[in-house]
Amino acid sequence: MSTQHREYEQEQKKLDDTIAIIDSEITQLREDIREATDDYVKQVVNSKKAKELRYLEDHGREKPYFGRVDFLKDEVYELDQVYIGKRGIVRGDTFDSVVVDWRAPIASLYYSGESKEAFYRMGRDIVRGEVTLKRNFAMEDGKITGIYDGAVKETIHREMGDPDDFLQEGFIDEFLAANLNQANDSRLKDIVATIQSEQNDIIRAEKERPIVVQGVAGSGKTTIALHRLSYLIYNYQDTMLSKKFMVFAPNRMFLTYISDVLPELGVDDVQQSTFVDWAARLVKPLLPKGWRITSPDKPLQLFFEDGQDEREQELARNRLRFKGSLACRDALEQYIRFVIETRIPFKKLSFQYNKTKQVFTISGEFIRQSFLEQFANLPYQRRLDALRKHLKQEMNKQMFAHLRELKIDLDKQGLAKFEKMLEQILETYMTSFPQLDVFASYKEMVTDESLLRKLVTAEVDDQVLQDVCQSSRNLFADERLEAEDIAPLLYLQHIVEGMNKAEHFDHTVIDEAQDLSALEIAVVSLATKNQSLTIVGDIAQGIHSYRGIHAWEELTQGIFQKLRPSYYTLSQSYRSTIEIMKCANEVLRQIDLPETVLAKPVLRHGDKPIMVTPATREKLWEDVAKRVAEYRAQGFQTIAIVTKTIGASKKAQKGLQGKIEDMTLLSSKDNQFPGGVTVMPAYLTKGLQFDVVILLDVDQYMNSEWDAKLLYVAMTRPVHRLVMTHVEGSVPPLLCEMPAALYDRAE
Ligand SMILES: Nc1ncnc2c1ncn2[C@@H]1O[C@H](COP(=O)(O)OP(=O)(O)OP(=O)(O)O)[C@@H](O)[C@H]1O
Repeated sequence: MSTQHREYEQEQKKLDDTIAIIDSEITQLREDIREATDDYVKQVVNSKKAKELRYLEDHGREKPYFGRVDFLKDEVYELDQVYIGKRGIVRGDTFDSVVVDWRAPIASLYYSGESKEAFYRMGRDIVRGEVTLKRNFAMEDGKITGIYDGAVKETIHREMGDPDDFLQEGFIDEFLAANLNQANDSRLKDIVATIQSEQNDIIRAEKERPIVVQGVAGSGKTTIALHRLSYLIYNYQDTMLSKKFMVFAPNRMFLTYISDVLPELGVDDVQQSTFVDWAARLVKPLLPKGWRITSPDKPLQLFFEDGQDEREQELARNRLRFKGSLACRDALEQYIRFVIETRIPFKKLSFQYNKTKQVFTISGEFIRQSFLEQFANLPYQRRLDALRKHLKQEMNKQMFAHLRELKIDLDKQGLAKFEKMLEQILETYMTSFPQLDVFASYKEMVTDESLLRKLVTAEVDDQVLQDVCQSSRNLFADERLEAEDIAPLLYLQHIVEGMNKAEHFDHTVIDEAQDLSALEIAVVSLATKNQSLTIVGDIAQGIHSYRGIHAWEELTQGIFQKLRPSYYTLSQSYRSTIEIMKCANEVLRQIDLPETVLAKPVLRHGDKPIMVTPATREKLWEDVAKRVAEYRAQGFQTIAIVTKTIGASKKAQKGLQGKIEDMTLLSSKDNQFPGGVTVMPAYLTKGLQFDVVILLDVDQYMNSEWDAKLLYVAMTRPVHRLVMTHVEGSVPPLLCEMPAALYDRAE
């Protein structure tokens, strides 16, 4: 690395030349867009040019590219020297490509890291060859400040043991290490210069297949899902619209946190929502007047706050789990079958042609078969329409055969009369088919125990179904629904009426997918064209015992049976230091989870986490305030004080009042992440990251799977420093087996 690099002179010259080209492009673009015009086409072209100009002025000139890859093509032995940047730069006069966009097909060579047998796809073709050089640049004000020739491939892909061996063996990607060490604010940002090979596979995965990513805390799941959107829109702008992309995330605060990075990636107009906000909008037209949906936070209070009634918890757990399960989805399908079998008489259809007294009949069996087999794939209501059309055709067929036989020609008036008669007969006949109201049907299913028992497979306990019906009846008596009712209602709408295709997404990202129920994910998949979904999450961070995915097979086998999803795992963690991740992993070791979910920290060392155990609560507040002041003085910008519950957060805010200035208490109602010093419950820290995390009362996390996961989430949020605290006297159940060497005890 460094400016002493043997090719420093050539590379600096290349950079000077590139900047000169950019300067002349900037002059040209400014001239082009100076003149106002009424012509619509010119306006469109100008707005494109204005965007280009803005990029060149704001970023392109300062850092036109970050990498170079040399590719020796097989057979022709031509050497392509490709410079890669955040955006492509093309000379306006010759249309020569000066810098290649990171999303372009050839740029994949830079990321894939293969050296001898490299290739990239150009449409349907594959271009093969050898990557002879992968080079990264650090730049400042038009000067190269560092050149790093990459350890192609070995960087992260290699099976590795202790990160320190890795560092010593010299297999590190120096450029990545330098980038991670520089990270001095914890905003989410683009990582186009340092995307790793296994992340690149996900970003560039096939577009019309669901992908499921199990990635450890800090492995870049959120980041790469957003980069994938940017990649898709760049490569498929003819068939996909970024306005029709959707990102689902766990809370509104998280959404504002990710929206920072969207403009950098050129996808600022994607839709973003929590599942509940989006789905509630769709479900509202199905509800009777006056019915309300209770706050999605209610279960959070019931399960996370102290002093809750245990029977209430059990009832809610059984009910909510069931309503999010694939067993519930199957019961909804079964419900329609049940209605068809028990509530439709499939009577024969007879009518008489008065002129000839001929009686025509369509048998009940014919009607049953058409309904059950021919139109089986249609939603119930559309089946009714299709059946009606079909019966009319059949009646016409019989009638006209009869008229032909008797050589009777109907005149215009006769035809109209006949048509009217058919319509009347059909109108009456179709009344024997029940009209299904989605809401009434759902209500019937989840409140009538004996019906529900018939619809649900034997694996689900009677007790669970009893709890579902009893507690649903109580809830519905107040004309209330809960957030977990929405997915089954939308699913039922899909099988009764069909979903509105205009609402469908071109691509959907589900972040923190382990916290959605399987049925919620099934509903999202129904609303996404061609099952083009990126589903990312971490089983180790599934903190909701009453819902959520417990194993990815629930999706891969339970929802996407026809088109198997591609499944990826990411085990390298980039956010926190090696010291912090070692501690966090110890918490996970307490519970039985698959090997894939243990994180391997990457490359960056820092201070050991600190355990603070003051003698009294007052001393604890003083200690925390002192540390916050010190961290602020050291330049750390985001400091989170994290408690187990919202109740504890409120107490902490009181205790720290007057001791820490500009501190914000956050609850799930907050839409914005204010930065600075914040106090919040652990479940709200999901997906976020902070420079420093101070955990209050780590002795409150009990030895259970859910508490361990919650503590793990909180411990994996800091980029730089982790402090664990509790008042002296008790032993934190989840930390008592942690080797003392992994953390420092404060005086
Ligand atoms: N290839 C990379 N190069 C540089 N930084 C990276 C890379 N991959 C991830 N990061 C950084 O790691 C941090 C964590 O990323 P991100 O929040 O996307 O991870 P996550 O898997 O969604 O985490 P979690 O599940 O813990 O919320 C971010 O600061 C991100 O910029």
